[in-house]
Amino acid sequence: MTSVIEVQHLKKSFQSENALEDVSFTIEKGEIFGFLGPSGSGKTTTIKILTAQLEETGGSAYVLGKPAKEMKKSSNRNRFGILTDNSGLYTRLSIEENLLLYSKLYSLPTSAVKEALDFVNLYSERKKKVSQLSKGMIQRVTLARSIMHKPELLFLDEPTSALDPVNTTHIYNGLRKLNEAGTTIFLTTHDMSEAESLCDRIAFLHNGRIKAIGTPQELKKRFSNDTITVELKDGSSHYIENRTHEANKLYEWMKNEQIEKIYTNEPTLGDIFMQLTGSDLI
Ligand SMILES: Nc1ncnc2c1ncn2[C@@H]1O[C@H](COP(=O)(O)OP(=O)(O)OP(=O)(O)O)[C@@H](O)[C@H]1O
Repeated sequence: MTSVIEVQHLKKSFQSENALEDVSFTIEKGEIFGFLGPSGSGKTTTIKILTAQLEETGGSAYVLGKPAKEMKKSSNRNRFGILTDNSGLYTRLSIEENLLLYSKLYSLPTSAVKEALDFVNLYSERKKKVSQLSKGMIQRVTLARSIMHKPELLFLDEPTSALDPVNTTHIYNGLRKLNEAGTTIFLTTHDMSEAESLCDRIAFLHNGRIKAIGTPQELKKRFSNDTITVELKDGSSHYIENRTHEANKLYEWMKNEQIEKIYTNEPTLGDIFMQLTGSDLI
């Protein structure tokens, strides 16, 4: 596999505040990698360093095989896409006019505008002026712009934070297709269901440090307490630990056909974050 992002002992301080204390991770080509952490944990700061909007105070960050600060160069700019809070859209122009301007900047065919509008479910509203759009619509226009040139690497900072469930699902499907076509995706979120439904691997970020990295399944297994819940036909529910006398109890219930349902007590990503940090994700 080829690393698309390599971050080693990254640090970033703002005056007296350390936004990133010590962050290391690697993202391979073709992955959807999620940075999951509460507000203020350092997610946006990491994206800003990786896209050359900020410079690190210590450690190193490589993107597409080059030091992250080189992502400023125009030769690298068209290799990645970025969605952040700061839309940078022309508010007096329509959605379509904004995207057309962008397509010219990147020498893309006009068909790319239609494709991008479909991606974010905004084709029928393309004539609306940006000044008249809701927060969620602006987020979708910015997303359309970030994927228009089919970048090798896509940075998404809280991509669905302002979206309703229908558009969220639409965008998830689009992102999966884009990823299948080869785009590596780095996304930040504090939404654990988003991380679980989209990401191949997740890093938990807390106070500028990575607390754990793995696939959602690996993390759940690593932090599982190996217990199961058994629901019996009489309506009672039993929490069973991995011990011999508990196994005997289970055997008896099975023999007497008393069992309605058995399931493992898997922790949610939120439970794991709580175990690791003592605090909630939000
Ligand atoms: N330009 C800046 N000047 C001073 N402090 C900053 C600056 N940018 C970020 N910080 C601080 O760095 C820390 C991390 O901020 P960051 O925006 O990276 O967090 P985040 O995880 O993206 O949060 P959110 O989910 O709220 O966007 C915060 O304590 C924030 O106040």
